[in-house]
Amino acid sequence: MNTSPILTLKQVRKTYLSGDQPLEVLKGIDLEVYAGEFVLIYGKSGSGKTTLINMIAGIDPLTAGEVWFDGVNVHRLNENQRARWRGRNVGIVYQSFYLMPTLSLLHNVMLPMDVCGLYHPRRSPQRALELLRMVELEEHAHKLPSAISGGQQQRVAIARALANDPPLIIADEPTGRLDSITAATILEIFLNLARQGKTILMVTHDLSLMPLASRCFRLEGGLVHSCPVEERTPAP
Ligand SMILES: Nc1ncnc2c1ncn2[C@@H]1O[C@H](COP(=O)(O)OP(=O)(O)OP(=O)(O)O)[C@@H](O)[C@H]1O
Repeated sequence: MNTSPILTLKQVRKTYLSGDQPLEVLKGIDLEVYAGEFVLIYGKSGSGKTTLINMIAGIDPLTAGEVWFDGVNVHRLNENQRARWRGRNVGIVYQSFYLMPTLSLLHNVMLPMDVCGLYHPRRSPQRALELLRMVELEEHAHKLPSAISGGQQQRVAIARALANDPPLIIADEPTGRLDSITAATILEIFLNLARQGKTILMVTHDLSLMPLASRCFRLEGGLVHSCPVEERTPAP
């Protein structure tokens, strides 16, 4: 393992204004994640998991604190710089897939290349096909998302998240809408990506995933609590 973390959160705070009442969701999160780790963050509904990953990916502004990724102070970038940084460094997989319904699977996977100005007429379709092959969907490349199953759509979403070869993959409940067998194949893809050196940050409320992760954190009361190994072992 590298000695310095690839991702560091320093006293990250997020307060929403709910009506005229402040809602303090993150109360000073400190976290260090190393390259190639598969980190699981779990917590009850409403504990702030999505808020936390939106801070890490620079999607929403922080109230206070810092997010550092590979030497970059993410929230010091202006909006354009942050979007560009995110497009190249972070692949995001959501529970609801969010594929473009009118684009083929191949074009869905190429979308982030286009958005980031990295599209190349020969190399991009080749890479997209390679990624679809990795998730065993190459032969469906020219179909629309509506023609494939939910589990297959999630595999396309993973391929799309990898389009620009980002070092960090964030997954927000990626198996939440899938049956347990399909979920297991999706988790295996994430585990393989971590073995290949990608850093995986997965948010879930599914405690059965804990034994798979390098480290686990529980988000509760606006803070992250490290989950000891004994807590991660399922009861007999
Ligand atoms: N844009 C917003 N404005 C105001 N409040 C918000 C906003 N986004 C989230 N919240 C509130 O912040 C709290 C945390 O929400 P968040 O979506 O981060 O939780 P979560 O742990 O991801 O929940 P779930 O597991 O149900 O998706 C909730 O009380 C939510 O209502």
